[in-house]
Amino acid sequence: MALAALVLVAAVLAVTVYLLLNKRRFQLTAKFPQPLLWLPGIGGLADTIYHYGLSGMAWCFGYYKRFGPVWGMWIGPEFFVITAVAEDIEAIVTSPAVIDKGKNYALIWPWLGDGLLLLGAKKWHARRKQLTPTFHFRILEQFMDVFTEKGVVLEGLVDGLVGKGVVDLRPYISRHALDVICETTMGTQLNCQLQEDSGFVQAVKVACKAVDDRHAYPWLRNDALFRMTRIAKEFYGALDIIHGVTKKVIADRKSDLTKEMKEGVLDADNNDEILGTKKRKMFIDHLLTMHLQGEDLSEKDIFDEVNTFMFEGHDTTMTSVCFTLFLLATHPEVQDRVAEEARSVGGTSTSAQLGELKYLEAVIKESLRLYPSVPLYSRHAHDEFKLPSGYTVPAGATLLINAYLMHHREEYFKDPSAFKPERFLSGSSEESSRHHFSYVPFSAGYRNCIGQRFAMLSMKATLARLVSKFRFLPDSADPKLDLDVQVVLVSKSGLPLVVERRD
Ligand code: HEM
Repeated sequence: MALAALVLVAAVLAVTVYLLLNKRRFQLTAKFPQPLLWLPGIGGLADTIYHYGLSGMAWCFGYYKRFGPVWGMWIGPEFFVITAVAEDIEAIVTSPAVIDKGKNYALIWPWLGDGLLLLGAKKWHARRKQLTPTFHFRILEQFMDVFTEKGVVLEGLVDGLVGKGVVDLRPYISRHALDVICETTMGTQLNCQLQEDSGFVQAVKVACKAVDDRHAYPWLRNDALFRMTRIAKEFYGALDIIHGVTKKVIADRKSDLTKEMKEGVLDADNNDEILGTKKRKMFIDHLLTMHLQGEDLSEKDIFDEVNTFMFEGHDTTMTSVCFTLFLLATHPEVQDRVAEEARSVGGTSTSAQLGELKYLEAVIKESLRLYPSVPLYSRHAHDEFKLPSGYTVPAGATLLINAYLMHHREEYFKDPSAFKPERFLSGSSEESSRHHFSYVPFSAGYRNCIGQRFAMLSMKATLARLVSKFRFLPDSADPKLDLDVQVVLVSKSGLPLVVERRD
């Protein structure tokens, strides 16, 4: 009895000290509209459980209706501030004080390590400066042949689907995206499109699914609990395969480049070319050249960057191409205009031709507005942070940028649920009057997407090729998308479409 009383007193004391030490934090969190106000852990959890019942991004609109465009939420011991206000987003992404990513990104650390996406502020600035030139237009130009080669394979596979009725095109688009990113990042032909059951394709699928599961089920976020599950076993097994490929490619390319350097074939002063050999230089070659020339970029850094490019550059483009095809299938007049424009530029094999596809670019941008591949992304607030919307974010909170909700707000986009590519044509009144930070599918400011130009080129090449050769039709008279976040935004039912040949 006495022991129980002692434990009780100790517990009350501990809670009191905790509350006193965190008084300011709790006062600030309480000011946010939020589910079940100020019950750390419990408030958010109860609501999260309720909202798991709401499919896709519907929960966003549910909260928006209740709280407006900014709200708070406890998930376990972590306080999240979620905002869909352009001024807030501008303040966050342009602030040197909130460069670090939210703690939730740790779930992908075993896969990506200290690559650019996850790198903390201390190292990020220097690494970003180092990597930016590898996305220079002149370098991307060299990838055009890869886009063409992989596009030809995809075209052949899609041609085989003509006359087959409703087919799910997503696996084809996904393996194509994987082929493109493997070759442009590692210079390796894994031929995922032709070998759909390859160990690598399966490993990427398993690893992505495990990351999704950890996001979806909060108890799996705990490392100790996760490691006890079957999912963890499969996840680490899949990582062994993916990392094994990366390691081998790095070792092979390093040995080739070292030889070329010794033989004087690799020109150290002009490292955009491998002289004499006319070899295409992929991302990995640029990174290894920096390494071999003594820059501060270790083999482990290259390993992490290659894994990061592969991860960031695959599902993001895949899902965006899928949503765009869905929108084109459901808007045949837009699809015909895209086909006409693609035919009028005479091909898709040069970046100059792709540059002329202004309407297609507007279509992709509008598709990324309605269905941003990365609908939410986060930052860690080490210190208190004042938002222009009037709230003060407490130190230690996670800031969630809600690009999806912002892109659907009437305040920024007239008739927001309508698919209107004209919004993004230069000179349109909406384009010129919109708040600069109200459209952020690639994020903005410091940690914006380093691969956005690459992504745009690659998506344009794929879509222009497909739409100029085929006509895509919806699977029913009233096609619907059932959205889900599986690391990236996806449609749960894939991309069921009917394919016809265009004459
Ligand atoms: C439609 C395609 C894509 C979309 C919508 C997209 C979107 C984004 C977004 C929203 C971020 C910021 C994430 C955050 O703050 O946590 C980001 C970062 C990043 N993206 Fe992309 N991305 C795409 C394609 C690519 C491609 C093709 C690559 C590489 C080849 C790539 C590489 C990266 C990297 C390395 C970062 C981290 C940048 C940094 O922190 O400095 N992305 N991307």
